[in-house]
Amino acid sequence: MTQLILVPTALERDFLFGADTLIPQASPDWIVARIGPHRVALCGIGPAAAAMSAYALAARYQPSRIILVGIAGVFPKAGPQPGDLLQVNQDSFADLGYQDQRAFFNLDHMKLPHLPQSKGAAGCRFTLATPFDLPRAAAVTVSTITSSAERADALWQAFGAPLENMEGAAVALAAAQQGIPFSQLRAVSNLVGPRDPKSWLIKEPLARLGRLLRKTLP
Ligand SMILES: O=C(O)c1cccc(C(=O)CC[C@H]2O[C@@H](n3cnc4c(=O)[nH]cnc43)[C@H](O)[C@@H]2O)c1
Repeated sequence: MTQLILVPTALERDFLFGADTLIPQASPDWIVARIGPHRVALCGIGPAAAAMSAYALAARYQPSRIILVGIAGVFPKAGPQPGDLLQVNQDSFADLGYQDQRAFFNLDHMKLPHLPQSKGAAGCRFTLATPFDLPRAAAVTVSTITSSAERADALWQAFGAPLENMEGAAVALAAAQQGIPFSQLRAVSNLVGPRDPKSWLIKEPLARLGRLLRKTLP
């Protein structure tokens, strides 16, 4: 069965999958590579671009599964380290709601419907399929990369999810609306907190993740 592999950026795609997988000229439908029968597309950075891309591509191709693959940050107290590869078992929108002086409250807590016309799951937290031979970890999805120790601590206290990313819950929402199973694989590139881009591990962990994925896909 044909699966749809979504990658946020071309840089990640290049590190994940070698040149032999690339389609020479990006087609108008954003399919940029093929791995056997499976399609690889760039979904963009952040929840808006990722939800839009995932929904449109899933509606068009009706894949048997959507797999989101990319880098993510890890909260310092969580355990996993930069360079680790993880599959996400749960992802939550972590800044969709309101924040008062004490805590963050999401739309579910506010009893506000995220997508009022929804048939599938459309809350703020999603359970993902985890069929890969990788350790499992929960994630939060944000629109703004956390770049202070205080904010990192607040998110860790509120969610206790090891990973931070910018697309996971949004693709989960789109996949649920299409009734398509969804998995997410992340290579940990950095510690969540004060920005230090020079220390980020991107190329080698993604290459390892790409090899694992190519070996695992039917
Ligand atoms: O600030 C920089 O110089 C810089 C260098 C390379 C990449 C970035 C990104 O912001 C990539 C965002 C992209 O990667 C995911 N990601 C990776 N780490 C985190 C994180 O700590 N918090 C949230 N998202 C992260 C994210 O899913 C985006 O797709 C910046």
